[in-house]
Amino acid sequence: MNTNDETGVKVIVRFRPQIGNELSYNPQSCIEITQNHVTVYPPGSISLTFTFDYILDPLSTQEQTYESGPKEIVESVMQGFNGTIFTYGQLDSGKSYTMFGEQSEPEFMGIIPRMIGTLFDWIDSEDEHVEFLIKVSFFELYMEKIFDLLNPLGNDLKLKNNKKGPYIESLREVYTTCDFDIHELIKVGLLNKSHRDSQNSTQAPYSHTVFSISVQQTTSEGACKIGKLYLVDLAGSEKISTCASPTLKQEQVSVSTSLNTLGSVISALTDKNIGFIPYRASKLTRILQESLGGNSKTALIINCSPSPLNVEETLNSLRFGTRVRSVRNYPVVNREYSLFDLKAQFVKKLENYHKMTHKISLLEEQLAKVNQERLSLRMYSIEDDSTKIPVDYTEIKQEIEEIKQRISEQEELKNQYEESIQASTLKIEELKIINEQQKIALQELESHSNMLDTELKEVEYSLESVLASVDLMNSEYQDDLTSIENMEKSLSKLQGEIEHGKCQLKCMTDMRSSVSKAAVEEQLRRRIKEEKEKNKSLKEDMKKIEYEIDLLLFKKFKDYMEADNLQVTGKKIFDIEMAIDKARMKYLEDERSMTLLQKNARTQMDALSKTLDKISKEYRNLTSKYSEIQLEKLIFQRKTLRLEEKCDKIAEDIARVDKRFMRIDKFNGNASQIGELGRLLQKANSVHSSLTARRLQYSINGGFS
Ligand SMILES: Nc1ncnc2c1ncn2[C@@H]1O[C@H](COP(=O)(O)OP(=O)(O)OP(=O)(O)O)[C@@H](O)[C@H]1O
Repeated sequence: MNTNDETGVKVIVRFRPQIGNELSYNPQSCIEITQNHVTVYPPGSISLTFTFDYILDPLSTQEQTYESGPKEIVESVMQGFNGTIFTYGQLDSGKSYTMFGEQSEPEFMGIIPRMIGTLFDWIDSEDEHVEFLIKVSFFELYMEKIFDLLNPLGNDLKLKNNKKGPYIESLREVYTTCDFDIHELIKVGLLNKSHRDSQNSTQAPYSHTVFSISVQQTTSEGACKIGKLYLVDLAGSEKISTCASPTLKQEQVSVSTSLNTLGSVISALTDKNIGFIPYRASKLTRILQESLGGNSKTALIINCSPSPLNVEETLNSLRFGTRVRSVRNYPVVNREYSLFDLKAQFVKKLENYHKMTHKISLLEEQLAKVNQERLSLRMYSIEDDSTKIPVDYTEIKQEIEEIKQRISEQEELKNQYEESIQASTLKIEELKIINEQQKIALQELESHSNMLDTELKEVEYSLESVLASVDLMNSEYQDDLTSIENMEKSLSKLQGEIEHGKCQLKCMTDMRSSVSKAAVEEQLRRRIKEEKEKNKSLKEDMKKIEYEIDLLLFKKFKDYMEADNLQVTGKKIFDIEMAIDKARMKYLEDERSMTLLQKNARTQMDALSKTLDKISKEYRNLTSKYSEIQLEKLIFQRKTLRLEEKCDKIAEDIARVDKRFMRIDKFNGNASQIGELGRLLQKANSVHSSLTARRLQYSINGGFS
């Protein structure tokens, strides 16, 4: 990590021109600016002078404002530092104008649109091998609730903590690659804000707006630095008005509480006697914890009115700015070392270690020499004693002292080297461990990458299978359509057959008197049976299709689940799903009409079987009548036979009488006998003629009269 010196929060004061009722109240300004000092002249009171890093007069341009400090912060972010730019001030003091300005007018663009320009200029000037990853988020803090301005559904988001610090759960972070996208995101965010404000009838000035952009740069060697910039348009600092509506009062209280917490955090940061910083007292200070007293380069822009009408609020804002100026921050470059960097460091340390080892061995050699000299000197002094040669001891003593001195110096040096060797060895060990850890991490990354490769292949494979199954589903769908069409055809055929059956039945009913009833009944029964069988097979077909459709739906669902992340197939699957739904609807419709047809067919069948029953009943009646008639006919035939026998007998009698008449005629019989016989003949003739007439009548009627 790159450690930089501590740095103060840069405070810039910007006075806007007088507007609205300020001009009608008193167009005179109550401030005087000389370089970085501003003197405020409250009406009827003593003047007060404040000093800031930069003071912008009412005629200052948007560009001057940006150049006065914000640009430097943006550039620091590009170097890997965290950065924060706040705008603070009373209502209508020009905070939003300073932060956003007029996006469509280059001259009037505020800090955020200008920041985008600096960012992309920097990216363009960088080495083409450096990879940039830009993330944008935009949210609003209203009454201690967080609303995502890039996601209209992101309401009341939770603020949580992880190892890196506080973060907003489910906040939409949009990855962007060009300046146009960021401009569009700002427009969308501001539109969502005004829409939300109008929907909830909330007051925009009583919310804090936070735009955040994070820039990650990765070199081709894998070294990475991340800079995060917060651009905060704070809610208007204003006293709670006593005559405000309850909602307005609530909003004012909420803003005032969070701004007071901001003030308390600043006071705690600047007062050495206070150890505890109340960051957690509000969501605003929790989110911006690093921006005040932490790892961030921060600039605060105090927006003020120069009008005597707002002098009190102006003084409050300037006092706040003065306090913030003494807050110290400790920014560092957020760097992550690459394996390449770590290896270079290790090699350097190893070289130092080798140099030191060499030096130590040299020193050890020197020490050995000195020891040798000391030994020889001792020997010399002993020999000296034995031969009793007068020696100048003072010189020798001095030499010995010098040698002793050199020895102790060398030993001290040796100890020092040993200590530094030990420290280096420890460092080397540490580096070795780090290296090992990096190696493991690299291996993990490699295995992870392999896993990802396999997963990718699997995904590709499943994509292919999804596509294949999509084709299959298409063809199956076509098959289904064909079978539904076939079903429709067979249904219409069935209908035709039913119609035909009806006609036949009618004909049969008409012909019932001339055609055999048993044959008709048999034919009808056969027809009904056939129709029932057809109906049964149709039902089975329908069940099969229903099962197949369920199977397809299940398959489709499964495929859909598999292809969930495959956005490419998503649409295709959606289309297929729609087609299947359509087919299902059609099938349901067909099923409905089939059911209707079945119902009709059943009704007709019922009617037919009723008619059949009626016909059968009639037939049975007729058959019994027929047998009765047959019996009658038999009786009548017998009677006729008997009568014929009688007739024959009478005819014989007549013939006999005729013969007697002839004999009488022949023998001139008496007249009375002749008269009686004549009467008998007349009677027999009349009986004979009536019998003949009845016989004739009977044969005409065929025995069915
Ligand atoms: N430096 C300036 N030059 C010209 N006009 C300005 C300047 N600053 C602010 N204004 C104008 O003053 C008015 C109030 O400004 P702005 O809305 O930015 O204030 P604010 O502090 O954001 O208000 P609020 O607290 O209500 O959000 C706007 O009409 C704006 O155009």
